[in-house]
Amino acid sequence: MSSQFRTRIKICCISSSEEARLAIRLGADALGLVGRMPSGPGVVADELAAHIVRSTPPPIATFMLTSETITADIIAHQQRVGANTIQLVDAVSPATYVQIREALPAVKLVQVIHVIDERNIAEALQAVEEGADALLLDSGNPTLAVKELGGTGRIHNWAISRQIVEQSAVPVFLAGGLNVQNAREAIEQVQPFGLDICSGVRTNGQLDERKLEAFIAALS
Ligand SMILES: O=C(O)c1ccccc1NCC(=O)[C@H](O)[C@H](O)COP(=O)(O)O
Repeated sequence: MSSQFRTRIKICCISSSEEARLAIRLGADALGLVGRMPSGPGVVADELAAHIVRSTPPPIATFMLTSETITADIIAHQQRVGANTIQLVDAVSPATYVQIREALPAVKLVQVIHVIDERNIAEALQAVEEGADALLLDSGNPTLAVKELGGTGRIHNWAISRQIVEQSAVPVFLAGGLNVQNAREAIEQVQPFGLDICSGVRTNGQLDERKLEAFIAALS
């Protein structure tokens, strides 16, 4: 699904209410709250994520990133955090989409696809068939002994991502190694519905107002 609209902005790895307020003030459409992960720098405790969700005003979306793959564990995670969107950073079975949908009908499901090669195009389209409300194309590697499921700071093959955007019936977010220098090129090459950024707007792990401002200005 190619977008003819303003590119949406998801600021991920939000680690405090102050960061959430800053991201919203500067124009974020969505906040990402990273749950327990096998690796990566952006994890926050569920209690803190729940606190940030409660203090986030509409229409800002709250994405809860989960590495859980068992339906009951994903649902329990959502119930602890209360986010309106679940971002599945690892692959789940087709039945899982149906079961989450039944248990949490108002919650949106975003499937992450870690783009490594052309095989990920079929994987992405299958996730849409199975019920994903949106896709997020990232640069992790779930085949490693210690899985990498995001927050890598690396870009991937955008030509593959462009093909996924062209063939997807649902909105597609692009993630992985984005920053102020490559944001415009990413939009031109991939034409995503939205961009997702974590490390590119941080300094020493903290959300950096100047970097975020520059990144958002580069999109307009
Ligand atoms: O940041 C993490 O620690 C992390 C670990 C595992 C899954 C996701 C994680 N971060 C959240 C994201 O989805 C990032 O925004 C996305 O991977 C892009 O990160 P970056 O390349 O640093 O912009």
